[in-house]
Amino acid sequence: MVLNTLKFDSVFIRPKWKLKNFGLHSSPGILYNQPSVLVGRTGVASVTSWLAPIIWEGTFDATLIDFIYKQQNLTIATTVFALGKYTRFLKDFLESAEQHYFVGFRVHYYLFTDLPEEVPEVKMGENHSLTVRKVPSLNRWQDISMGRMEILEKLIGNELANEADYIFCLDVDTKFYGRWGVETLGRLVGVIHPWFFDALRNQFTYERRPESQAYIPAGEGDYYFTGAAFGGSLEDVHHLTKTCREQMNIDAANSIEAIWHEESHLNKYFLYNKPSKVLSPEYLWRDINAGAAQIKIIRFTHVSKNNAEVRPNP
Ligand SMILES: CC(=O)N[C@H]1[C@@H](OP(=O)(O)OP(=O)(O)OC[C@H]2O[C@@H](n3ccc(=O)[nH]c3=O)[C@H](O)[C@@H]2O)O[C@H](CO)[C@H](O)[C@@H]1O
Ligand SMILES: [Mn+2]
Repeated sequence: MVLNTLKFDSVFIRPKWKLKNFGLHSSPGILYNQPSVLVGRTGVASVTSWLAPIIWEGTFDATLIDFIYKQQNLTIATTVFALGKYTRFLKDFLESAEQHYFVGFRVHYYLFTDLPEEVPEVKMGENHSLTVRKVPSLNRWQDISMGRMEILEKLIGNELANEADYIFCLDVDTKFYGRWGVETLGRLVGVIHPWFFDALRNQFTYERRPESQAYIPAGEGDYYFTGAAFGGSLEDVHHLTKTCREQMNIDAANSIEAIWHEESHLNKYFLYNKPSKVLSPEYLWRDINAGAAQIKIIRFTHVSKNNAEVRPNP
């Protein structure tokens, strides 16, 4: 009897988050370059082996997709954490986002910090807004980085249901230099780590100890994803953050911490819950001064920082 009730609840529970689906409508008179089934972006793969698009410059038409998504009246929640000395990155992060990030679309930033008084005044563009949330300070940068999963899980679960359609979760020690727009929207979106886009799977820094919940055996793996940017629908990102939080709790109870913290758990999650869209390293590059033949545009990049100076612990 009890079992039946449980089963009923878990099978028939109604989703709390509704992803709008209006289809991909265009209109007479919208002019854009003719797409081709023969000619596309060369030199890179633009689709995964499970048929998810990989987004590079040259794979989409910004005019067309902006028009299509404009009609959907979407809100993109965007989270960023700045604790301790990382508040120094906020000005560049926010100012550059206002130049390049979902310009013309509704964006709600949720900024988590232990130092609200250090949040700079940045003028928000039309339909962009910022909410600052105070969170407790932590002594280890690893705990700050990993703790994001639980805070995101709660934010989505408790607050975003009627507030947003999609969410992106971004590192703050970063800066935008080019467009990040509706081409990035999807159910579950991962971003390729800029140091591993051309590496073999056995060179990926996955967690290799079977004792950790983030363990990935040799011979498995698709890509190596960054922990500094991920997103998708509220439902999918809630499940992702909840799963990573649970797996990290099990690790903590077993006195083990995955080699790259929540990034290791994120990679395990993406291996068995394939992203529906993959963003190329244009969407999180190493440094504005670094280059690679495949990177035609740097949209979003880490900024160089002195880890020993900005982090609360080594
Ligand atoms: C090059 C490199 O080594 N990259 C790894 C390192 O990224 P990062 O060196 O990019 O980690 P990070 O120091 O940027 O920390 C991640 C984020 O946590 C927040 N934060 C962190 C510390 C702090 O005192 N205050 C604060 O607000 C902030 O939003 C920051 O952007 O660690 C990550 C988490 O394990 C991943 O494993 C990355 O692959
Ligand atoms: Mn970072």
